[in-house]
Amino acid sequence: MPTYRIAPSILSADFARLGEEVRNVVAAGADIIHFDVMDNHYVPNLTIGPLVCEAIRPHVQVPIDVHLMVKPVDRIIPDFAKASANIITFHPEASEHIDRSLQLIRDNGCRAGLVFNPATPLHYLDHVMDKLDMILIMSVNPGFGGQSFIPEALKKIEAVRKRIDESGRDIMLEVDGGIKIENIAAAARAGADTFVAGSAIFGKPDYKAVIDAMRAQLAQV
Ligand SMILES: O=C(CO)[C@@H](O)[C@H](O)COP(=O)(O)O
Ligand SMILES: [Fe+2]
Repeated sequence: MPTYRIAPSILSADFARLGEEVRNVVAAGADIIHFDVMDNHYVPNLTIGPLVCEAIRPHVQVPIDVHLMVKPVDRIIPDFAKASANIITFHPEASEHIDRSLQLIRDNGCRAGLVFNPATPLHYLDHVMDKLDMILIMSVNPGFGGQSFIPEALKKIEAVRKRIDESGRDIMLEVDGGIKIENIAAAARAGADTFVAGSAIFGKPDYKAVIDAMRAQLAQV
């Protein structure tokens, strides 16, 4: 069985109690904290920045996975590295020089990844596979939590899984958007190994019950 990781998105957490929320979700079994950064320019919403990443860091030992939905991307990368992010991903359309942005993330001591919107072609993977630690497939259009999973994303996950296996490299394949107990197994069967879930976890009273139920689904894949 592959190593499966569950990455709750704090976008759906109670921001007034964020420290407690991240502690609780890690105690409930989260492997990664997914941190959505939106700039009201690349996406039509505005969220949180490096100060908040730095503020939650002492509360959790697990990796913080920063999903940048900002344009341009390079200026903010060193700030997130200083704020103790572990993984930083960005959308290729938001960078003028994709290879440079990936290298900048790694030079700042973080793991680097590219994010693909539902309609973004996979050719952006050409020539940069050796600089990737994560590939993130969006199963909703970026900008908001609580949207419905777009089934077409499964084909894309399958295609990326093939490319990762052919590369022989250890690259995490993350899926983000509308992941729930009911569809997590389908995403895993398509080849995903890391599952972002915001509203499915933070919207529920018992985080451990949801994460356990997700793991039970994954155990049957
Ligand atoms: O990046 C994004 C949205 O742009 C996500 O990380 C969402 O925050 C996931 O939320 P759910 O779809 O799981 O509610
Ligand atoms: Fe995200």
